[in-house]
Amino acid sequence: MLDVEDLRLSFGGVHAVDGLTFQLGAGEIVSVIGPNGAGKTSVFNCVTGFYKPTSGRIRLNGTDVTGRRPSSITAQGIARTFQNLRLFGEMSVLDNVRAGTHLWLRQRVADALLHTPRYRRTEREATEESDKWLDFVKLRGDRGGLVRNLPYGEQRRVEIARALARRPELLLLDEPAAGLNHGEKAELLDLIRRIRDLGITIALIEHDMGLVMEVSDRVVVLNFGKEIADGTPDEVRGDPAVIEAYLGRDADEAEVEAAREEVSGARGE
Ligand SMILES: Nc1ncnc2c1ncn2[C@@H]1O[C@H](COP(=O)(O)OP(=O)(O)OP(=O)(O)O)[C@@H](O)[C@H]1O
Repeated sequence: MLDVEDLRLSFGGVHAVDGLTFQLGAGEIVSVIGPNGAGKTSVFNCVTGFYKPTSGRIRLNGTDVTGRRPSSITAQGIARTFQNLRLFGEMSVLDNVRAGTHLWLRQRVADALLHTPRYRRTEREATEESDKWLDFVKLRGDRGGLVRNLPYGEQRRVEIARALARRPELLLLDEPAAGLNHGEKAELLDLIRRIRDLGITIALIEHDMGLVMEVSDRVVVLNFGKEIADGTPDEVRGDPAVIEAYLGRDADEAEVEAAREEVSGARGE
C-alpha cells in the first residue's frame, strides 16, 4: 500500500531521514520506533506532505505522491494524528470530528449560502458519519461539549475520530499513547485493533514499548534517519543493533539489561 524508497530529508547539515526504504502492506499494524531524534516524525511529515523530501520516492497504492501538498495526499487516502494535539478547543467535540468529513463531502458555496435541500442533506450526512465515529471511539455522549473541557486521553480519541472521518485507507498515529494512563492505554490498544479490523492500515510512532510489542504486526526501527531493523516484535526486541541504538556503544552490563527490558516493553508502564 505504501512504498517509501530511498527517502532523504535534510535540514542544513542534519540528515533527519537518510536513505530510508520501507513498505507497508494493506491491513498491517506497523510501529516505527527509535531513540529521540531518530527521524520518525520527519518520515511521517514527508509521507503526509508536511515536509518535502530532499530526494526519494513515496508511492501510495502505486501512485507517486512525493512532494505533494498535504491536502492532495489526504485525498489519496492518508490521515494522521499529531504528537501535540491539533484540535479546535473552542469547538464542540462533534464539530471537531465533522471537520474531518469535508474531504469527501461535496458541498458547493452556493448551496451553503442558500441553505438548499442538497446542503441540508450533506450536513446531515456529515453529522451522521461523525456520530458513527464518536460511537466508535466511545465518546458519543460527549459530542455537545467543548473539546477543551475533555480529559487529555479523550481529546486524543477525538483526534483519532476526526482522522477516521476522513475515511482513510492508511492512518498514521504519532505517539498516540503519550500522556495516557494505564487504563487509557488499554483502551487505545483495543481501539487500534478495531480500526485495523475495519481494513484500515495503521502506522504508529510510539515510545511506549509495551504497547508497541503488544499491538504491532511489524516494527521498523530507525536510528539517525536510517533503518536498523525491520521485523516482528519478537525479532526486533532481541536485535543487538536495536539495543545498542537505545543505549550508545559504551554501556555496561546493567545498562544493556535495562535497555533490553525497555525495548521488550517490560518497563513500558
Ligand atoms: N523543522 C526542523 N528543522 C531542523 N531540524 C529538524 C526539524 N525537524 C526535525 N529536525 C531534526 O531532524 C532530526 C529528526 O527529528 P524527528 O523529530 O524526525 O525525530 P523523532 O524520531 O521523531 O524524534 P522524537 O522521538 O524525539 O519525536 C533531529 O535531529 C531533529 O532535530
